[in-house]
Amino acid sequence: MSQAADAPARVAVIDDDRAIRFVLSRALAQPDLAVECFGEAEEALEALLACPPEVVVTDIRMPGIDGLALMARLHQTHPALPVIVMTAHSNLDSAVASYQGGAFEYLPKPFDVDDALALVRRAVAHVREQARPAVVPENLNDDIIGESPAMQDVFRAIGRLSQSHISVLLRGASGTGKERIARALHQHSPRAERPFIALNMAAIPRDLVESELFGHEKGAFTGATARRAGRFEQADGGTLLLDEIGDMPADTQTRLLRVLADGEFFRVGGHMPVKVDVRIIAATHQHLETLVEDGRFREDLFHRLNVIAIALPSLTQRWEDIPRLARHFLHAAASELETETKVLTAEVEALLGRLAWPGNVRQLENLCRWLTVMASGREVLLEDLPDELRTVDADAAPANGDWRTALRDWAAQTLAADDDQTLEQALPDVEEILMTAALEHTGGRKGEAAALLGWGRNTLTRKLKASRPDG
Ligand SMILES: Nc1ncnc2c1ncn2[C@@H]1O[C@H](COP(=O)(O)OP(=O)(O)OP(=O)(O)O)[C@@H](O)[C@H]1O
Repeated sequence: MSQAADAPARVAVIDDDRAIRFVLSRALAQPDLAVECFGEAEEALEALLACPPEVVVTDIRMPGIDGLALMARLHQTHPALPVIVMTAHSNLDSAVASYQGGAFEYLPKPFDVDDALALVRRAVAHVREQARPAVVPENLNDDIIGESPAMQDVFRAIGRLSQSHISVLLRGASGTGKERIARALHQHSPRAERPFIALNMAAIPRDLVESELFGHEKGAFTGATARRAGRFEQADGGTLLLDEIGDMPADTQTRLLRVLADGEFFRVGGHMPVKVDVRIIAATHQHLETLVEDGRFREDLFHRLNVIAIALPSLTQRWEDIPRLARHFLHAAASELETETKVLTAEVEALLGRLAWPGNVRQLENLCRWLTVMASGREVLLEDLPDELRTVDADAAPANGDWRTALRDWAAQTLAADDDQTLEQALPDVEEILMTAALEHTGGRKGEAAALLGWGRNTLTRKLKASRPDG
């Protein structure tokens, strides 16, 4: 299955419907793909087991062996083979059954041929990335804190991508460390010796975005008194982080798409193309799919950037890391302010683990700076915390709705009843509820559901399997 990164990827299509085979074989007739079609699963199995493709696209309901059984049989010997499951009977059950069977993605019929093509390419990129050794780069844990399972997933993704030049989309709420992770991706890439340039789309006035990105020639506009290199040129050979990509103006999106396709652009007011070799990392806290639906973000650009997406967990999803992060930030703040390092009492640490943290890691960092200045003694006590944090705990007012209080009461009652078995089942139950809601919301699209939950898709697949073992 592992093939040279530039060889066309073999894609097998299995469907008893001749029309679908025809449409897909046309759509997938691309220079980077080699398509083979089969009208029934038996025949396909024999051929594919003898010579496995890189991606399989299969219908579910077919005479003889059905698509899910075909997938199971292929996965026995080729567990990493991505299988895209198509079905006209699109409902949550078939989506869930496909994912539980280990499908890469689920494609409800009728589908848009461009979507099908994008999905196949995503599966190819995925399988080729998976073929790389999944090591967590050395030193990564030294400068980015993350022992929680959620952050370990992120580190593994950085490891897998460490030999790659592929575009990456970082998704995550504000303050979750997207810029930090973008730097780590750069530092652990073959481009580490070349520049890392970050540009925040939300922070530049709209009419300056193009000249900021692509530079300008002398006299291109009033005030352009000299030629100026843009960020693309500055990042040549290295990495360009386009932060808050969802705020990029429409015209610039079109230009960016062209640069990504051609590797060259014109400075504002220029007539000579400038050639660059830049790896793009895009970051967003917005749900880009919604921006696409609303016509505010180009769908083709979205697919181009979204080949590899890494979802950064919110701070509450990695509460295990809070004490270490706090110690790290207290230490950093003390060196910065040339004062002694404060220490949290166990009570304060426990409280920090229970807060909602809407501002994520950055909010914790700011709190640590504040405490370094404001706390009176070396030990930080509950009363040293800013009022708004203490009140949150004092009346247990849930930041995001009433369910936290309900859960807290339920846990207290369960423990009082000596029923510790029930407590153990609570987390999987909560996850199951959230997974079902997310899958329902996305019409069964696992990648998007995983993003909504702040997980990688592998995490969602694993948890789905664990929560519904006989599915
Ligand atoms: N895992 C981590 N370990 C140590 N420091 C971290 C970690 N994650 C984030 N930080 C620190 O938290 C702060 C916020 O991170 P960063 O600026 O990367 O977030 P962001 O997601 O890009 O935020 P925004 O979307 O608001 O721009 C930074 O000072 C960063 O160094």
